[in-house]
Amino acid sequence: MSPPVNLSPSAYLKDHPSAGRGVFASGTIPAGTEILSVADPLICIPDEAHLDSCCHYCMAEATDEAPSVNQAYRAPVKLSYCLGCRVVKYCSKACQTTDWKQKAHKYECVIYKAQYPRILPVTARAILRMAKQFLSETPGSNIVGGIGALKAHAEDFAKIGGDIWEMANLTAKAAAEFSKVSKQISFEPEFLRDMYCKLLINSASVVTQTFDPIGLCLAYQSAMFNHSCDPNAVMMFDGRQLSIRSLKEITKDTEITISYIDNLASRKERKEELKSRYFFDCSCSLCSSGVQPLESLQCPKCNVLITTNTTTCTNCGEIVTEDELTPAIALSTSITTQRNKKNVDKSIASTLKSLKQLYGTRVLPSTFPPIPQLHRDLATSYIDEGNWKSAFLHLLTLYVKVYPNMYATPYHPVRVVGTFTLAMVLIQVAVDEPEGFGERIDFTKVLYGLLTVVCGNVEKSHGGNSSFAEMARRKMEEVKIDVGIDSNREADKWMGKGLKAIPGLEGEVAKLIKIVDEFLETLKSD
Ligand SMILES: C[S@@+](CC[C@H](N)C(=O)[O-])C[C@H]1O[C@@H](n2cnc3c(N)ncnc32)[C@H](O)[C@@H]1O
Repeated sequence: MSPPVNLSPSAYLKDHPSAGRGVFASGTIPAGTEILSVADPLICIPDEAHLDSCCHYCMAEATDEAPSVNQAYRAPVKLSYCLGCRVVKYCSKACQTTDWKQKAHKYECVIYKAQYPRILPVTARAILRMAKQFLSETPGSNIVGGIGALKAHAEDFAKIGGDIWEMANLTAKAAAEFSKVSKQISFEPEFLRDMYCKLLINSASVVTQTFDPIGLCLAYQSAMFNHSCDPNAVMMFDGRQLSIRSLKEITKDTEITISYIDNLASRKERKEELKSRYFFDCSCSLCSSGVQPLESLQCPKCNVLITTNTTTCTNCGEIVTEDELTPAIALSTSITTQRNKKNVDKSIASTLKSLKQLYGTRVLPSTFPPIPQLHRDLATSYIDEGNWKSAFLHLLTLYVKVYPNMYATPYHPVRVVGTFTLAMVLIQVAVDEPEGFGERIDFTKVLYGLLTVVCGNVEKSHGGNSSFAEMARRKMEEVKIDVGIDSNREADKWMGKGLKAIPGLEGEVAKLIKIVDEFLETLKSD
């Protein structure tokens, strides 16, 4: 048994009874606080799709490339190519110099140049970086110790074989070949394959503050956190700055967990993914519980949710029969399996068709997997198309029906970002095509209410100094002027209290719920 090691003032690392090592709370950690902050992760680089639009060191997005809805109000960012390879870009001389000297760009530049116009996949670029840093450091340094101690599960990958193992071998072999171009150091494929396995087990997607994936990160400090499907903490990024934040109060000596996977999936899917990607059988509190909030049914008569361990509605006594249930569950499984396949049709038309089929069963509510994912995918596609009304309806459904059941705390970062996106899309609806909703809701009041919810929760969700908090506060200031509220005290009184608590908004809330109910009825009956 190795002795506990301090990871941050709030957390320590020690051997876990069934999961290697784990991270535990040093004292009581209040909800919504930063547990760990890593300013300079070992690897933090843009993926192929974002090499052109993100700084290769600080991950700042070029202003004109930023997605339209969430990224307003950022200081302008202009990127320039590295003149050596013309593959990576930087927002400043300082970022370029740091990446060149402290990270491995000095080494990889010539490799990227030799491959140009072919761009190496992010995993190949990452393992070359890891390997270079591992071998350049003196034995006993934090980097060598940190990378050396990462779990690789190499034998497990070899045992399951298949596509992943083939890709590990191919990527390692190709990267070893590419590394020969460098006069500094070249690597053996087996060594790089081990780095590849460590990367698969321990890396995370770098996401923007609004959870758009832009790259790949590996920090040996955050790689120590084990998984739970009902985590008490979450990993966040602000540029290349990684943090782990608490989602609830965590008492002293309790394990701190994050989720490795998409929590909108069913228990079966979650378990399968964790087993095949991370080689463990999840026995977290949610997987061990008979009740799965996301797999509740819906009473076909009165629409009330029926929890997983019963098929009788507690509200009206209606019984969901096997004849209704079995085909509905089979449909949800088949749509999920279909959508997880490579190169599948994820167009708006096919996603909408799946959604209507699922709602058409009349026993599956908005929370039942994969319905939340379908709403999310449709909202994203409609935003990309500038179809604001449709995007608004799908985001509103998530806001009203899914988030409160999924994320118990109002300051869960996904819920706060979802609320902000809803507010931003509402602005577009009001500007572009107000007829339709315009007769039904007071845009400014609802917008003000949504932003009050965001600003009141952002301190806990993202941290008061985060770029997301700054963006939300600026938008709030604008809207306060539009609504005619110039006293900070008046606005601040309602911060974080929820729409219903704000006088004059109860009526608007009822209208929003009605809009969602009517929208779902149209999806069910189509
Ligand atoms: C990113 S590492 C986490 C740190 C790891 N426990 C260690 O000792 O380095 C991921 C690996 O930890 C283990 N692990 C993570 N969460 C687990 C859990 N809930 N139950 C069992 N093993 C888990 C699995 O072996 C998984 O592949």
